[in-house]
Amino acid sequence: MATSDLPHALVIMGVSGSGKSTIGEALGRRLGWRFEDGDSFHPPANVAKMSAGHPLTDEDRRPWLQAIADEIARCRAAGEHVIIACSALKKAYRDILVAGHSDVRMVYLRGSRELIADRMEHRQGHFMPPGLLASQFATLEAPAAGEHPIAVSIDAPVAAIVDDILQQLNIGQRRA
Ligand SMILES: Nc1ncnc2c1ncn2[C@@H]1O[C@H](COP(=O)(O)OP(=O)(O)OP(=O)(O)O)[C@@H](O)[C@H]1O
Ligand SMILES: O=C(O)[C@H](O)[C@@H](O)[C@H](O)[C@H](O)CO
Repeated sequence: MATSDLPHALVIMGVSGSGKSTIGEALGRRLGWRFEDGDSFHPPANVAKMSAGHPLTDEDRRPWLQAIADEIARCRAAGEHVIIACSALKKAYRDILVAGHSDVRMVYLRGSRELIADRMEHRQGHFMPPGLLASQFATLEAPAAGEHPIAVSIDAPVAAIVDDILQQLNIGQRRA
């Protein structure tokens, strides 16, 4: 696949604790693409709400999703590739990010509630309480085939998950 055929943006999506930051950073290193954590686009009030153990509403998420969509549009205009971690739990949220462009692909990190809960319990220094995982799964609408997601199992070492994503993108060989 020629570089020009590659998506401008890969959105690493999935519930809290599914590994978006970990996989996004590793994928960025392998592709030589910039990685951005969607959490840094949250208004402070959203982070405060989640830290206090309350799930966000659609209304809370709208400005955050729009800020990430704006960043994707900025990268497109600049001709840059970008990888962005964003839970993007609902189809309507992903529609905001994709904004009708076929050069934005979802990478869906799929895993069991038990595995993700265990990883969240052992994670240090993150604002997201493990108690919000149930609401994340309740909100999750897994991407349908029509969204052409790259779906990967997270029950594997990080390097193997990155290999799986690269294979599905038709970038078979390892890059530095
Ligand atoms: N493939 C993996 N194998 C083992 N541990 C992993 C793997 N992927 C991620 N982890 C660990 O699981 C925890 C959650 O990962 P991470 O913080 O990347 O998730 P996230 O989806 O970005 O979370 P959030 O949305 O809450 O920011 C971290 O402690 C991370 O080190
Ligand atoms: O839509 C949401 O509920 C939020 O985006 C969460 O998913 C958090 O941002 C993230 O998971 C915690 O880091």
